[in-house]
Amino acid sequence: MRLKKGNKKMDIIAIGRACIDLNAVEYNRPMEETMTFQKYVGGSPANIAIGTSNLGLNVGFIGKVSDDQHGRFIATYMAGKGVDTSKMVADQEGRKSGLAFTEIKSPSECSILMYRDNVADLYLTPQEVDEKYIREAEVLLVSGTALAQSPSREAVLTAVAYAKANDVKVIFEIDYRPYTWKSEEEVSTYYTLVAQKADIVIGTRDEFDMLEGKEGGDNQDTVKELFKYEPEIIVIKHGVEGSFAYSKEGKEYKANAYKTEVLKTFGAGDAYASAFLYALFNEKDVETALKYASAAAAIVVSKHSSSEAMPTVSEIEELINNQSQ
Ligand SMILES: Nc1ncnc2c1ncn2[C@@H]1O[C@H](COP(=O)(O)OP(=O)(O)O)[C@@H](O)[C@H]1O
Ligand SMILES: O=C(O)C[C@@H](O)[C@H](O)C(=O)COP(=O)(O)O
Repeated sequence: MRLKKGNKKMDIIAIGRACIDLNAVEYNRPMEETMTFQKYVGGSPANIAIGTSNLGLNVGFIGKVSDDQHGRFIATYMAGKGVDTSKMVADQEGRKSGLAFTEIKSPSECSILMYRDNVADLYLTPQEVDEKYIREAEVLLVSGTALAQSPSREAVLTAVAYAKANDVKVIFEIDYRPYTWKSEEEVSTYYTLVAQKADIVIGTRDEFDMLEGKEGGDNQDTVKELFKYEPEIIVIKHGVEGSFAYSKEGKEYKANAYKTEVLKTFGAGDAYASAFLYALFNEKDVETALKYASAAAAIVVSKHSSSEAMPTVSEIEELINNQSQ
């Protein structure tokens, strides 16, 4: 599937959370002993909006942030990165933006400590989703975490309905985060609902297992089931072991991870999705798009942040050219 850059006023509109990452400045230390954290904009769909904007796509964002210094920092930072924030709303009930503290114990042992009680992003309402805005985009990028609770859940389902009614492609980034979900059955129900309507579904093997409500699932079974519905491309990531893309017409592609000096593991998925979309918008085939995605992910895991580390096209292409897979 090729996406048409410049076909509509916007290439991509992302919907979901825009939050704050506080990344440990002192590496190789448990959180208990970490004294300094650096602030960045975070939240998977915000990272992807920034990542794709960085790569030259025309991107907008729908979401709710706190009406305070953090919310203003997020909106100003994203606008500075070229993201249209005209549909980003500030919560009027005093709810806060989510915080994600990251712990970097070792390059492979990283974790995230989320402060997300009653967060503003999960209070986006269907009334705050504008059909005219979505209609202007080639792609609606949906983050699965935004389905965790009402009214954000209904806001996202409304956005998906607007996209389907207006010939806007839906890309579902499963983005499973256990916090805020009430039960695994709910996860599976809402993930399945959106995945069946999406044109492209991207997730890790574990995330597809959550969608299917089982453990140790098999890629062939996953794609056989989802291709009965709307999806045309399904991307399944297997961490450092690489990733696979499957097309509805029966093609299968694999990309290996690129070698890099890993600082931390988070941010990989958001860089991956950004570069995958960039490539599809720039007339690359799926196999090449997987390479762009994997190279972008390798660049971000070697750097300190997710949003601020999003690579340029030339950085991605240099890595691809230097390490033929
Ligand atoms: N240690 C690593 N070194 C290089 N690339 C990596 C590493 N870990 C992940 N990647 C790349 O990032 C992609 C996404 O990583 P993965 O961990 O599967 O997703 P997520 O970050 O969404 O959990 C992988 O398919 C791979 O290309
Ligand atoms: O998504 C979040 O709320 C936290 C992110 O901002 C953080 O940078 C991160 O964990 C990204 O990781 P990824 O989803 O594995 O790319």
